[in-house]
Amino acid sequence: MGLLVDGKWHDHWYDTDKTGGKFEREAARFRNWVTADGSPGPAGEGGFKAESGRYHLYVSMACPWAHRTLIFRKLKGLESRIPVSVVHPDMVENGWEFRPDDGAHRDHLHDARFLYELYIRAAPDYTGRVTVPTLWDRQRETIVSNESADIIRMFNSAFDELPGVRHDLDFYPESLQSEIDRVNERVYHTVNNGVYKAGFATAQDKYEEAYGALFDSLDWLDERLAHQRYLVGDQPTEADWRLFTTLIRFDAVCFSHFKCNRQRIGDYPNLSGYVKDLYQVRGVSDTVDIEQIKRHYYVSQRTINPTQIVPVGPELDFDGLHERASL
Ligand SMILES: N[C@@H](CCC(=O)N[C@@H](CS)C(=O)NCC(=O)O)C(=O)O
Repeated sequence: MGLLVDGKWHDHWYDTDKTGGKFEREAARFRNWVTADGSPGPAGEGGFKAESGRYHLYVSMACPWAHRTLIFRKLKGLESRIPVSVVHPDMVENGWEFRPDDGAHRDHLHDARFLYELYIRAAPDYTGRVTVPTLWDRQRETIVSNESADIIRMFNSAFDELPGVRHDLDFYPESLQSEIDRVNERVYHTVNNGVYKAGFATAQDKYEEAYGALFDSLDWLDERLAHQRYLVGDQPTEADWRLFTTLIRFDAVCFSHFKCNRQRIGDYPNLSGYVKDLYQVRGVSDTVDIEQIKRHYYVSQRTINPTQIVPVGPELDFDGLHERASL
């Protein structure tokens, strides 16, 4: 894995020396917004109008941030409007890559070999990480956004006027926004990014700090979910989908690979059923690929798992009974 510096690829693992062994995630660089009429969104420039077939989404099935965008694309009925290309799960010397002779992992738009080629095409002197998800604009030949938190907000409402799009589904309803933001804030720092802070730490104290904050938050979430089916309100919202993509990876990856092993999600009285409940929402299981998830983390992150052996277990059953409908 690596990054671009002035448009040139360099093969480097994350640098934690400057931060005393702490993993710090770099902010995304492309922050424009697709909007219904092309007016500017909360950041970046305008000119990205919601149009069918204009945007192309690049994802990894392994990545929890990309997974959010796949779930929103699915649930909002955007699949025929926003085509997708899926990178190969192995992210090694050249970062995310495509396999042109493998239909499941081809770049259907540019036939690129490496994702970084698109970043250079969008910004020839780009410096920064090359990440999924990436939302590409075919018309302006550039990257609209590589920030999943923004992309799911665009998917939630910008395309609502196109026929067949589920404008009746709103995962960020106005009346719940401040509570959703509050939950997201804690979940982002301590759970979504928290598992990476534990897994990528290179100092014992930084790992333990992240581990403590992670399980404090999981305990808090489990308690909250004892009395309510979803995190905020009585329908799934953005807050649930943002948490879900970490929970679904937890027992297979975070528990062992990232050393988040106080307990599994399957051991929590409420989170265990909650993750199944969300998994069983129609269409969601199509966005979950546990084999690619395991392969990506255990093969690509060689500083953590130098043998690149992919564990066989654990046995997971997200289709089982969850008994949450009565809440
Ligand atoms: N803030 C970004 C983070 C995305 C991200 O870090 N994706 C990971 C995959 S899980 C990635 O592409 N990493 C490549 C790298 O850091 O070089 C988002 O939420 O969209």
